[in-house]
Amino acid sequence: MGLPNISAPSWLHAAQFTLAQPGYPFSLISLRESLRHDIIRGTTTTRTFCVSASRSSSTDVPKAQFTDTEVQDILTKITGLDLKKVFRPIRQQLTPPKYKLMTDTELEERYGVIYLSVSLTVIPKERFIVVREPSGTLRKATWNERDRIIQIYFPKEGRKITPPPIFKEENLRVVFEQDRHEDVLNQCVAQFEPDSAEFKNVLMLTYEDIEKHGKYDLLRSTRFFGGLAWHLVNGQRIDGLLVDMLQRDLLPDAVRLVRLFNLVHPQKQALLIPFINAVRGMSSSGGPTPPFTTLSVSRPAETVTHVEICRPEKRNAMNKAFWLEMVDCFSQIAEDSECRVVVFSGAGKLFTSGIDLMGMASDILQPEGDDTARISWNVRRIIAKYQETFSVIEKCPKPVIVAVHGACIGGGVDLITACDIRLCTQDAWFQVKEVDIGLAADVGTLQRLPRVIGSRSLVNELAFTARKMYADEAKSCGLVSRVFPDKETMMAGALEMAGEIASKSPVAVQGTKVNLIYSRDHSVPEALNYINTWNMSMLQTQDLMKSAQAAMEKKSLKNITFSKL
Ligand SMILES: CC/C=C\C=C\CC(=O)SCCNC(=O)CCNC(=O)[C@H](O)C(C)(C)COP(=O)(O)OP(=O)(O)OC[C@H]1O[C@@H](n2cnc3c(N)ncnc32)[C@H](O)[C@@H]1OP(=O)(O)O
Repeated sequence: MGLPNISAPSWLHAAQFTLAQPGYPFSLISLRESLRHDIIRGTTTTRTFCVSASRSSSTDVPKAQFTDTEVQDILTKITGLDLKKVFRPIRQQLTPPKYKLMTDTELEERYGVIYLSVSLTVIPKERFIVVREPSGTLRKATWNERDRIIQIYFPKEGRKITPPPIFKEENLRVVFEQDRHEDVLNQCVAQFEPDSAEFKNVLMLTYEDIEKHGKYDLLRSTRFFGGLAWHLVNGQRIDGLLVDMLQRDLLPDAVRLVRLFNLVHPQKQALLIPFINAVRGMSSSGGPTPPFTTLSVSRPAETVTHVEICRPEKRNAMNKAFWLEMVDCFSQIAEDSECRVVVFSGAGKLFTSGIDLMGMASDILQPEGDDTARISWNVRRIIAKYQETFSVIEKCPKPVIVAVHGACIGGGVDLITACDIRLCTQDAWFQVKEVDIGLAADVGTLQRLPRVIGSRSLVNELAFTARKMYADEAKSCGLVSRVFPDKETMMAGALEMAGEIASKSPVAVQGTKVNLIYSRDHSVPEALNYINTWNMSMLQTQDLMKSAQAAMEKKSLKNITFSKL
């Protein structure tokens, strides 16, 4: 293996020096490279990098990794760039290194003598180091020995053989009181290997002190901010940082942070509801709520979720983000056991102007692919994704009440036909607009509208002519079940209805939704068979006993408390 045999005194002599300034080229990029390196090599080293998240093994939804492009992009963006901070003068003066020579006797007395072999590979992690003990036993160097030996043969600027006393916990406390967290971290990256236990410990103590005292701003616009955010996201403790961002008017960063949480904890999205509500409460704009940019989510009552499409200045046109965020949002709601009913509405002047005509261009009008087959395949995949945007409403077992005011155009009709209850204002109008823009509606209207309104003739007329249908006709044909004089009374009515539904057994209500949708798409015998199997287990709910008992005792059913589902 070509290990050079070097006698102890020479390396120990060389070891007695001190280097003064840190200058280790460390950054998010080098962290990423370090991780990438480990991943590519599939290393089985016992030292693992402290901030890497593991892929989820127990679920189908993969957890984001530190190295993922979107994660890196979020961390870079939320770090910010404060040029005054970046170019501020350094605090310490540079001093030349000091060297201290020792005699062989001094060395032997102080350290004993060991012999070692070091391979000359250029990658420190791959360097092979063997220690020969005075007894003659050969063994692999421990991590501590490795670090020291590597530092002696391949010294790094700023790194001392014996870690400076600043890293002792009692000294760190003093330095933290002086708000010198960045200095500590700078020294830490110079002193330790990024995957060493000492490195992780100092990093963790520093981040924890920042978190404890809410001093996030000390690391903002430094190479350590991304690491801090990643640490907090992994520990599921982003609330402090989130509030800090909002207090500093950094709403886009707050949105990104929650998005990051979402990526790292795809199974724990319900944990976001308090954050989302907090953000909404603090956001003066009343705009979209993190992690969304087109949706605003709130909890008007403990068991009712209100989702609002929120691009009023663009008449709630459905842009790319919307198509994706709906899926995220309704998947979260489906999993959120606190939520029993959803109310959906539009912000601003009207409900929605349908698909965003400006944003449509890229993936629908210019699909990618090398030949017709591949282009077509891609288009098929894209349409399926768009369809999912509204199918998630149907798949969510909680009833969804949609409240329409003003215009409901194109994609808007696709959306509302996937909802369970439709309400509108007197000024509402509905338009199956697709033929006007040269396409056959493909995300739900042609499939669901005929099942919503009885008359196929009317459906055909609306779809072929793209004429507007106003509130009264919508009510008479059964598209909506109630018409309100204005948006305010409609929203009050929608929330009252939601409260009424939410007060009932969620086992009964959600089972009802699932079975209504099933029976819409199947024959009566098939649907009867389905509910039979469904109720084999659901009839065993304690909700049934509670309700039956209250009815027998002539008590109001409203007073029964049903536990969450
Ligand atoms: C895979 C395919 C999936 C789904 C397909 C769905 C098909 C459809 O949805 S078809 C329907 C497409 N929509 C339309 O044709 C409606 C176009 N908009 C309008 O007719 C009007 O804007 C209005 C809705 C009647 C509202 O009029 P008004 O209140 O006077 O507002 P404007 O000044 O016209 O608009 C304000 C602002 O919003 C922008 N905007 C409106 N609609 C859209 C839209 N659909 N896409 C993109 N942008 C829209 C409009 O451009 C204005 O923006 P400024 O920047 O202020 O100019």
